[in-house]
Parts: sequence; structure tokens; C-alpha cells
Amino acid sequence: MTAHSAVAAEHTPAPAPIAWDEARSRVHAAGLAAAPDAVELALPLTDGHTLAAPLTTRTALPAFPTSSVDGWAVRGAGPWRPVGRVLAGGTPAPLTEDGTAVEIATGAMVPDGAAAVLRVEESSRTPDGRISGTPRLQPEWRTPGEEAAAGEELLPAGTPVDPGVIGLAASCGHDLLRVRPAPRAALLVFGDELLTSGPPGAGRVRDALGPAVPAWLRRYGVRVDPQNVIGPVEDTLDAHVGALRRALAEVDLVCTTGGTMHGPVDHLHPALRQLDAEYVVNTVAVRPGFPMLLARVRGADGRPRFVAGLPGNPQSAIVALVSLVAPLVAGLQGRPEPTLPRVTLAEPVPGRGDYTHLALVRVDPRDGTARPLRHVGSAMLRGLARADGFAVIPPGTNGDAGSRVLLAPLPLAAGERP
Ligand SMILES: Nc1nc2c(c(=O)[nH]1)N[C@H]1C(S)=C(S)[C@@H](COP(=O)(O)OP(=O)(O)OC[C@H]3O[C@@H](n4cnc5c(N)ncnc54)[C@H](O)[C@@H]3O)O[C@H]1N2
Ligand code: MOO
Repeated sequence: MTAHSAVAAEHTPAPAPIAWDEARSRVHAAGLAAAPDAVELALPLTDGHTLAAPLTTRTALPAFPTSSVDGWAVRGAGPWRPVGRVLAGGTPAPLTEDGTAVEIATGAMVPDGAAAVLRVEESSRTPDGRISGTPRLQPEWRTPGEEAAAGEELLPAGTPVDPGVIGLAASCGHDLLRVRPAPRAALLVFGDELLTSGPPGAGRVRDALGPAVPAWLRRYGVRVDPQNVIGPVEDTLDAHVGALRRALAEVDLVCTTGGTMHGPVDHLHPALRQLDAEYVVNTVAVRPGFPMLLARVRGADGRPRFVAGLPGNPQSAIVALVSLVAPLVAGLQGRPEPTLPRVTLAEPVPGRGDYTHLALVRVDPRDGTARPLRHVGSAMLRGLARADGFAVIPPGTNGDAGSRVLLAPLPLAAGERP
């Protein structure tokens, strides 16, 4: 069987789950192979996108000798006769005569012929109006190229564009950047039992994923327009196929919640078969969340689109986001597979036999220790709402207190877990 099997016939048992890390590499590679074409955007609009080409500087940095202090640019031995002034933005005439000085502002171009810049507070006037003082030994200006040579590569393709990158690109002369645009996603919520307002009861639960998953996706740099959050989709095969088709016409990635198993109203697998989808990953050896899947569908334009099937149990759905959607999105953005940081377990976390165990933890930023949380059943969200991410306990192991394990982080923004 090939790595990407066609969607199996109805009621065919799912294939053996694949290892969690293998699943991540596989979806990342599938995303990379399907990354949308690069576009050129005005610099202020590039935030959150990804460099499609290396960032090189258009000039040396700095581009000219730049005074780093307010003072006097001097030539020869003092005291010096003032012969003019240069402000930031100006181009000074050269200093041609020993014993002369120009007044210079921080950021101004140092004139040719200047031997030193004397700080204003370290200078004084002689009775005849000349400038005296002793320039410091180290130069008081920045020499061209000390930060970068003209044409030097500063950042590789695949770098996420953030305000630091935008500022650097502006400083070295860019007006436009070639970037991979943020992928677009839709969310389809499956489950007739779901309420979209008010308290749960009488056999019905509140839809906890429709309101939350788009916000998690946005934190991965994915664009989710409000009209592409749809549900609950009626629990019929036709309604599932129709909703998937419409969403796949709009976006790169359709996330679905629920219906990943083979219960009486679990229509995801049969719907994928009707769409001629092929699985990239179909069930993963991870707890919770093992029924997660990623399937690929050829779009009308020939470009692949993806369906990420997130299991219905709410915590399991987020496990699937962190496990599969994060590396897929990195691939679609032309970024490397996310590397996971390590944390030290403050308390033991049991393993889950042949499965990888993703255990909700809170990380202490002071020492990098991770403490398992309570209320972490796959149907619960109480632990998740306080967690920083999931400690990764590999198959066949237990997480002993004091051991170093990988952390699959939630995509939280700075300050969201004070
Ligand atoms: N015979 C078996 N049944 C189940 C197994 C199994 O191995 N054998 N595994 C269980 C596990 S584990 C999971 S996870 C779920 C996955 O099922 P589905 O993806 O098909 O999800 P549903 O059946 O639609 O829902 C499961 C559960 O989650 C609730 N749910 C669904 N969507 C939402 C939502 N948007 N907000 C809040 N809660 C939601 C739903 O009401 C169910 O309680 O399968 C198990 N069954
Ligand atoms: O694996 Mo289920 O996804 O435990 O809740």
C-alpha cells in the first residue's frame, strides 16, 4: 500500500494508526508540496506571512558613515574653527582643511576628511570661538557595512514575517516583499446534538469548538473568515458532502469537528470517499484524539486542498490541531516543520502503552518545569483553558518526574497565560 491510501470503502476498518511523529512529518511534507504561490505585498501588509525568498539588504548597513552622537566632526589637531553644520538627512561637504570642524547631529553623515567626532558635552569654546576638547579613542560613528554588507542575506526563505522582520526589511530598503500568503481555512462543525446558545441539558451539549477553533487557527497564522465557520451541519451524508464541497471551493484547509469514528451518524469517512479524497494520515497512535485524520482533495484549479478531521471530544479536537494542523500549516506557509521545545516534568505522567500520550501541562516560565493539570478528560476543557501545551510521553515509556520531554505547545500569544 502507498503512503497515501485512497479513502477506504464504508465499514472497512481503519488502518493501523501511524506513529505521532511520523504523522507530523507526513502532513508537513504534504503541506509544503501544496504551498500556495508567493505574492508580492507592500511591507506593512506582510505581517504574519512567510518570506518566499531570502531577505537580502539593498545597501550596506549602515549605508553611510553615521554619527552616533551630537557634537563636532573634526579634522587635524584642535582647537578647531567651525565651518558649518550637518544635520541628519544632509550630505556634508568634505572637511578639506586641518583645524576645522563641522557641527554634527546624531544620525548625520560624517563628512569625508573627518578624523573624529567630539561629543558636544565634552567640548568647549575658546575665547576666539574655536572648539576644543579631546575626542574619545573609540570612533563615535558607525561605519558602512558594520551591520551588513550590501547584498548580504539576512534571513532565509521560510522565515515567518513579524514586526522584527518588517523593521529590518524597511531599514535595508525594501518596499515590497515576496511572501507566501497565510493559508485560508474553514470550519465545519458536525453534530445534531449541539446547541449554539444557552446552557446544555436534556441530552444536548454546547458547541465548544465552533467558537474556539477559528481563534486557535488564527493563532497559527491562518485566515478564517466568519462566513467560513459553519455549523452544526445536519447529520446526513448529503449535507456533509455539500458543506465540504462548498468549503473546499473557498479555502486551502477545511477543518471538521466530530464524526471521525464509525458510529451511526459519523459521516466524515463516507463523505471523503464521495469527494475522491485520499488520506495523508488516517488515525494516529496518540491519546487522546487517535481518530484524527488529514485527507487531500484536488481542487478545481488542480491545487491540493486539505480536510483535517478533528475528533468530536473537545480536548481531542485540540490535540488534533496541535498534532496535525500545526505542521500542515507550517508546510503550507513554506516554513520548516515546527521544532518542539523540551520541558522538565515536575510530577510523573503515565504513558499510554503503544500510543503517544499528550498530557496537558502548565509550564513554569522561571525554570521550564511542566506540571500536569487536573480535569483533562478528552470531553473536558477545564484543564486546557489553563494549559500551555501538551507534554509528549513517547510510546512504551512513562514520564518520570525530573525527566525531559517534548512540549507540543498551544499557539498562545504572549501574555495569554499570566
Ligand atoms: N466504539 C467506539 N466508540 C468510540 C471510540 C472507540 O474507540 N470505539 N472512541 C471514542 C473517542 S476516543 C473519540 S475522540 C470519539 C470521536 O468521535 P467522533 O469524532 O466521531 O465524534 P462524535 O461522536 O461526533 O462526538 C464525540 C463526543 O464529542 C461531543 N462533541 C462533538 N462535537 C462537539 C462540539 N463541537 N462541542 C462539544 N462537544 C462536541 C459529542 O457530543 C460526543 O460526546 O469517539 C469515541 N467513540
Ligand atoms: O481519543 Mo478520544 O479522541 O480519547 O477522546
